[in-house]
Amino acid sequence: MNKEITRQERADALGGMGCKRKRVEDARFTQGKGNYVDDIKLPGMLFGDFVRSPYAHARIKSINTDRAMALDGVVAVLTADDLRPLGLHWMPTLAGDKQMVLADGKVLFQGQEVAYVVAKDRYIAADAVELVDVEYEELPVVVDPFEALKSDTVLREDLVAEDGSLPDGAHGPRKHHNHIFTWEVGEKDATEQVVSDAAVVAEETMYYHRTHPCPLETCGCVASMDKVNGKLTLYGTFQAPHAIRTVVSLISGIEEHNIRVVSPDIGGGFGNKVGAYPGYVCSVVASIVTGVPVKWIEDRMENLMTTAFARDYWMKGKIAATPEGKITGLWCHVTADHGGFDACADPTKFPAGFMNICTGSYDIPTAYLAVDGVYTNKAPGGVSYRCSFRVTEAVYFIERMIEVLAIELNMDAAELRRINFIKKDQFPYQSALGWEYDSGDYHTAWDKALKAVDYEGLRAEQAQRVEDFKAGKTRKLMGIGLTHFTEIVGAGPVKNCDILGLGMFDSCEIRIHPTGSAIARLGTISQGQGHATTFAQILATEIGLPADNITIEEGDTDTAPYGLGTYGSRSTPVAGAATAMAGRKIRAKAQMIAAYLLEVHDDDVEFDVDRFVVKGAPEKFKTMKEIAFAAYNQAIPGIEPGLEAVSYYDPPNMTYPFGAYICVMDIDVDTGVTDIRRFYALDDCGTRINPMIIEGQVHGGLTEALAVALGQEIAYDDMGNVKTGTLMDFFLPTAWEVPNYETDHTVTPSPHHPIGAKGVGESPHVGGVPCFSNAVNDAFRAFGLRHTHMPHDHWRIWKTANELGLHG
Ligand code: PCD
Ligand SMILES: [Cu+]
Repeated sequence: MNKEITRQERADALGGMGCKRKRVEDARFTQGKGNYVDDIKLPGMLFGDFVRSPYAHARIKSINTDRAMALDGVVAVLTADDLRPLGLHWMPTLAGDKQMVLADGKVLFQGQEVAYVVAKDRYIAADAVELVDVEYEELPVVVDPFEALKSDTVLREDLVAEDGSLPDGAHGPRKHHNHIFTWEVGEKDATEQVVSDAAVVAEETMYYHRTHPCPLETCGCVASMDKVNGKLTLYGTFQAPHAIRTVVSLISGIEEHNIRVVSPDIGGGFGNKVGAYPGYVCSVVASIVTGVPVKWIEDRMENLMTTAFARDYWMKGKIAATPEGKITGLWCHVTADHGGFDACADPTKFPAGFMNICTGSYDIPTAYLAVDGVYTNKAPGGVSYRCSFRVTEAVYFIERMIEVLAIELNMDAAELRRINFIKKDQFPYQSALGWEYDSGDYHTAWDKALKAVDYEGLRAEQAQRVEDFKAGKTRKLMGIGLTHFTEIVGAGPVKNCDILGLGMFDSCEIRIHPTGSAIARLGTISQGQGHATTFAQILATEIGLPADNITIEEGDTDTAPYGLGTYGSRSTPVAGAATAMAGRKIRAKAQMIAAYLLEVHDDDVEFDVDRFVVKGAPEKFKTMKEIAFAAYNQAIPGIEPGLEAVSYYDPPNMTYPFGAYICVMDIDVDTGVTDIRRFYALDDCGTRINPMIIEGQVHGGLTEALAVALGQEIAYDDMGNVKTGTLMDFFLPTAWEVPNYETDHTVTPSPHHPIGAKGVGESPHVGGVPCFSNAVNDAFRAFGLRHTHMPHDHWRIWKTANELGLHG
């Protein structure tokens, strides 16, 4: 008996969009067969290691490499003096600043690269590092950005002219020798007027502390210069391999076609691996000098102390409203601590990233934002941690401001949000700070979330708890954390987003093989997100071949089409769109071939899951598999054989994912210990490609949010020493601290994205941090607390309780 295969069964067989396809990359990861940069071993390979500054600010009096060079197995020791003739002692940063590759006369942060030792193995290299004699003269250290703007101490002597004047920086005039830029958006006068006329104004200053994504795998590379062919191959932990190739070409003078950059498997990136580090440049130089491959791999302390940090934003806000709670204006000033060099990776026109999304999910008619970037004696970076573009800071800011306003108005914070949300029919919505939100349905998501947790019931329980506490019946308080976030991802339209002049489009190239399988290559690079799984799903649906028969390849610049890489949750919005578009080009040609084979007009066939059928005659069809074979044989006369397509996609707009999060937390007033009883997360990322991967992304992002909100921090002492440079001091949550997350969703497709998908990887972090923080602050609202700074570790919570007089 021949049971007829239904349309649904044919669709299921493809494993296309919307199905919980198991991650294809996990077969190798779970068997220890991943290929990470440290797994790359080339014949004759040498190892590099850095001499790093113990001081945060010091003049270099001298460097003596004699003892190190005398050690058996040491091949070379590079200093700035060796790089100077090549013009490589400084390198450009992605933010338009420049950064020392090796200390040139002085050091600006603890752990800064001073000399690069090359040896036969990494142990000899490490021993030799100890034998390099550096004479330092300590200079006054500036770790506070507000102090920096007043201090006589000049951090960046290279940015002060001979006559003492201050040349403009990459983003305009500078006010002080330690000032980097001022960035202003919105209407200053109008906003200040609204604030001064308002019936109610809430004001708060909040510090979003410095933190670090601390990926499992640290940064590293292997540089291999083939002198005979003049070809440089650079393997490394790069989130943007093509951009790295272009930057290496521009600074080294090696022709771009002679450089091959390869990102192998990456053990987590989280923005930490977007920028260019001195280790890359030194390894390339060392390979050119020695003629053999050179490997450099950071250790954990180097990674935590010197590579791209996140946040370090002081945000001062004023929010104005009517007595009924309708928000009329938002004012924000940020003092942004960038460390010794401005090494952010924001699009050129956005020196503070997309901080101007800080009006959040709310219809705020008037707003103004100003950001001052400042140099201090801390490590450079500022690009990373589940939002390379400062959206996390923006959302934290507005979601805390809303809570503070709710206190000022003596109003319920959920209700305050509801009456200010942008309404469904207002999309596309033009925000006061310049963005066009593509789509959203905030009320639906919010109501669903409140209902799911029985919000009213929780508030009643909380009120009872306060009573009980006051009556001495309990020592535990209960906090309800609320957040409704709007993300902005998918940088981005080339018209307003570029990095170093490279437009932020992305790409996909597809080749269909004769037997109906395929390879697709993209300009992005997975660091654990599962692109090999999800991009094949997009294609399965678009071209009607099984996802299992489609290989996804990323990260090799010799084969992948040019793209700007993976960060800022841009892969789905940009490369995902390119993938769908390239798929549609394949389908268009397949349609012609099908019509030719079926001897009908092109318009008389239509696509049906995995085949083209003759309209009105479903028994007459050609499957995509058949068409693929025909493309290499009986292709239409006069038309090229083969079935390939490429798409370079320049998105018309960003995508605006959003979500509603609720956290229920119990806090022990006497110990400051937090216990997360419930965490509900509703995410709307438009069309969902792989619900299982989305859920994994949400779990990971929330856990990283928990870390940051409740303890994780890169802290400095007054001398500029990093106090949290090891995992003994740097909080990484374990299964012990992590609650059982409840995930949920609504689907509001992006109207301009070919498949309606928005990014999701960053969202849980962006929305999670304020949600945890709001829960802590909310627990003490009944006792008069307005705001406390993160991270809310047990000690700080205990202190808050103590200051509020709750310890009797
Ligand atoms: N609708 C939708 C969306 C999405 N998806 C999925 O999900 C994922 C993600 O996505 P997205 O959102 O687009 O993103 P991407 O671009 O891919 O990625 C990026 C992100 O991602 C995240 N996640 C993750 N995971 C892992 N595992 N690892 C890692 O490293 C990481 N990182 C992080 C970060 S931080 Mo930055 O860089 O800071 O900016 S940004 C970021 C992928 O797979 C995709 O496909 C789906 O499915 N659907
Ligand atoms: Cu972002």
